[in-house]
Amino acid sequence: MKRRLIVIGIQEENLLYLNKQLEYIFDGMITIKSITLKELNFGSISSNDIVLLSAVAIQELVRPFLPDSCVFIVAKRTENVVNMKELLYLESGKRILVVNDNYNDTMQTVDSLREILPSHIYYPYVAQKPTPKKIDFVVTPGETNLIPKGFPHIIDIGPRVISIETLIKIKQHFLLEIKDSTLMQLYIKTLVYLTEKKSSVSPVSVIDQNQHRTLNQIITKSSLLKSTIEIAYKISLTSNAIHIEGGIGTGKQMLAEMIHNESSFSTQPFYAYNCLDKEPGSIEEELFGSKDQKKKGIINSITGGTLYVKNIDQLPYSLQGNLFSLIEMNTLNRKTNKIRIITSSLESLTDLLKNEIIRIDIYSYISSYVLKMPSLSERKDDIAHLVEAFKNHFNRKDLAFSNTAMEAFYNYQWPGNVRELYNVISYCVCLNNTYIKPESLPLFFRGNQEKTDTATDKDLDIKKIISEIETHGFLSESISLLRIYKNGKDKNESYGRRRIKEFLLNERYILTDQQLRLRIEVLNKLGLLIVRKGRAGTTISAKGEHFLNLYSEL
Ligand SMILES: Nc1ncnc2c1ncn2[C@@H]1O[C@H](COP(=O)(O)OP(=O)(O)OP(=O)(O)O)[C@@H](O)[C@H]1O
Repeated sequence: MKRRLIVIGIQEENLLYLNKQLEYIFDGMITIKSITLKELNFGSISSNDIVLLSAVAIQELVRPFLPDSCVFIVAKRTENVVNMKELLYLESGKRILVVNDNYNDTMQTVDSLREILPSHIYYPYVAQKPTPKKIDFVVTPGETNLIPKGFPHIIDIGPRVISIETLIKIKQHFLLEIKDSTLMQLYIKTLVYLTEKKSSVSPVSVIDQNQHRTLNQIITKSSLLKSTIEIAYKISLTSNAIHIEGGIGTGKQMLAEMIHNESSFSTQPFYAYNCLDKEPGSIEEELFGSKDQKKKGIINSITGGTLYVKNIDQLPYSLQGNLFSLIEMNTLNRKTNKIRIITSSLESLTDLLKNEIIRIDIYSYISSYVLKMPSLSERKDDIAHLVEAFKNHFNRKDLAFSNTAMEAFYNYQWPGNVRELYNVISYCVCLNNTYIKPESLPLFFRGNQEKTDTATDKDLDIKKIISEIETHGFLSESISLLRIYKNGKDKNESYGRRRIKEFLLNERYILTDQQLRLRIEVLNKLGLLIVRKGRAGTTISAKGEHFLNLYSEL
């Protein structure tokens, strides 16, 4: 078997970012495969693979899955200097508070900042400890939502990248004939590439790590989810197109993979394509091929299996016709049908139709086979079971949660659903602690707890907030924006910027991306929106909801 580089990390988003960097640098030279700790199983890694761990903290957790002779490297991570332009231009001697999601990572960020820009004074932010006085700036690698209130000057330097030393190690292990100077050039290019918004690696991912996962492995006691599983069993045996709806991290892709594994398509690959955050032109090329036919597109390249098209609401209206033709052709030619289409969306299919986001023809084909993944807050009884399952997976049965920590879990809304719960448990596993109290829970989790949020906002000064928004001249748009996010939160849905712009357009507000970003930034600074990167998306804060209520009473 060809030697592969297996990248292992805790969080999917982080892993995706590292994968982008590695794919860009070692394009075609190495086969790279990324696996989250959770997806790791005995047999995922073969003895001639080289394993790259995203952090030293996971070393012990990964060790049991490594074959004896397997080589592993712990990635050294560093800040992306391209994102540090703003810091570079500061006069020296600034007092800078560094905020990251846990103590170790905060200290690492402080260390690399001291190395790269030694002319400033850096202070790590440690929750529960007093913050140093007279802070000029707060710097964070992508964790803006953790920044304590009251700091106006925030510099987000984005996620950390793999250092050049680690890349050289990888090169040596794979005996690549590439000069260190060329590698250095590529490294610098990727730093720029990673800061470009539209950079994307392979548009489609072929999933093979979950071949073993079947529907009976879903952990649940919830009657809602059980009935979804029951229907999934039945339709997995057919070759019909299926639609899965549910909030972020509820397990839609997991369900799609399981359906694939149960079906007659399971001897062929499972392909996943995400329509999110892509330009219509690139979706067309990636899915259906280019007009000059130089690029074939996924649909014309694959010969069989399941194609999971994620976030179908982001598929432009015009292209839905092409997908519809494929579904229709499949449905009419049952006998020759080799590809099953599974689509997904965060919002309900009926809402998508109502809001004219999807076409009636495609709706009529997929609406007969809709599966709903309930949010974690709709099945809170499952929290304890999932916590146990994740502990077992990490081989950490010794880890105990205090009653108050469990209570905090039950009180929390889990906007990121099971994925977020998994991230919280994996964070706890990495602590050198066997007894977890609320104080040990990640800052991120505590920072978003509804209770804390409402408590601090009792004396909300609505007039002050209104006048601050008015200084920018977009009060009425901001109110609409907050209402859209409130609506999404109520329905447990998260919206990308494109959807937000469409909603605003319905209310006759035409905004450019830049204008929308500015409004979101201002509402975030005022604590009315919680801006989170990636799929967790932006959401309204409890303070924002409180503000809306008071505003409507004016
Ligand atoms: N019931 C469950 N038991 C165990 N793991 C689960 C369960 N539900 C979800 N997960 C895990 O949670 C993570 C998120 O699931 P998945 O990626 O399938 O969600 P999704 O709904 O497709 O998310 P998104 O729309 O944000 O891409 C995965 O690691 C998945 O394995």
